[in-house]
Amino acid sequence: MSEPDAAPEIPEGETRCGFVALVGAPNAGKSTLLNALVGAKVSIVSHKVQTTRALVRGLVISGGAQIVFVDTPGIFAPKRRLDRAMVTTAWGGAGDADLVGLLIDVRKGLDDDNLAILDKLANSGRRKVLILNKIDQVRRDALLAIAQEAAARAAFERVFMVSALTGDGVKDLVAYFADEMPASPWLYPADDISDLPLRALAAEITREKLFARLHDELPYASTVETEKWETRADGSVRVEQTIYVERESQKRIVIGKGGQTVKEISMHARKEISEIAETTVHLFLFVKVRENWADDPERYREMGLEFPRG
Ligand SMILES: Nc1nc2c(ncn2[C@@H]2O[C@H](COP(=O)(O)OP(=O)(O)OP(=O)(O)O)[C@@H](O)[C@H]2O)c(=O)[nH]1
Repeated sequence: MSEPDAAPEIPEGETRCGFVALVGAPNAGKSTLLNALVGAKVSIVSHKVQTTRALVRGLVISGGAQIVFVDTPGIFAPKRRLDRAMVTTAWGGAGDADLVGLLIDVRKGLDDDNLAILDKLANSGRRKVLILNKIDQVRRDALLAIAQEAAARAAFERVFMVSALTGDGVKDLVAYFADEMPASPWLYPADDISDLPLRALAAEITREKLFARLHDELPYASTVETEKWETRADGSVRVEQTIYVERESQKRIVIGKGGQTVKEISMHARKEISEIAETTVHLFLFVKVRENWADDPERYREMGLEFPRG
């Protein structure tokens, strides 16, 4: 994806580039923060937990450095196979990074999930910073108490307080990461904002609209795949996507009365996909039942997840 007016130049002389993994409990606000850092939508946001499945990379250029942010799935105590795959992927993302940013939702504070993540991170030997998020929601003295308790459990290089939603504190975070990146050539073209192909981003957008419209009526196991992306002679694209659900009853919910629900989802998704594709998009959505897909290795590969055996 390119932004023709805003393509930054690769600086002369020494360049810096590195990876920053954002980890945290489900719903801590990792996707919202990634989008705020990048200044564009690269990861889907939802009030429903576990919407980020695989690793999403957002690219930010600041102070001569290219920062590759990795948005990981939320970390929690996994039970099902899909859950285990997501948690393994999240820790895998952290393992490869130059710096790990642990996001904590300050409304939750140091609950059991966050304590478990803190302890695991403390023993990981990775360089890390603490990012207290959603500061628009709590009083300052509560923030300091969380920061102190977290710092007593793990050696953070810095503590940041941000609101991913309002953008408060995000600039300082970018400036810090830019300074900390190691000397390296830039790994991606200067005008890219994500390494996800358009087809995958488009599927994520539709999945976001699906959750936004259906709230808690759908399990998070429903998934969207872009099956076709065809450029027409007039420059517009025809995009065909399939929404996969696990049961016939869920299919009826997604379609809605007279097809009303899927039409609304399609309208909202089409608008955003047109924006990222920078052209007119004709979007066709299909809804299919795919039973037990959560046990099918092929689906994991498509989502960029390892299939956990056993
Ligand atoms: N008030 C407030 N809400 C926020 C902030 N950041 C994120 N949120 C909300 O928190 C919810 C979860 O945000 P996400 O960005 O999807 O969280 P996530 O950590 O990526 O979640 P998973 O995909 O489940 O791992 C959404 O409803 C966001 O709008 C913030 O700074 N302030």
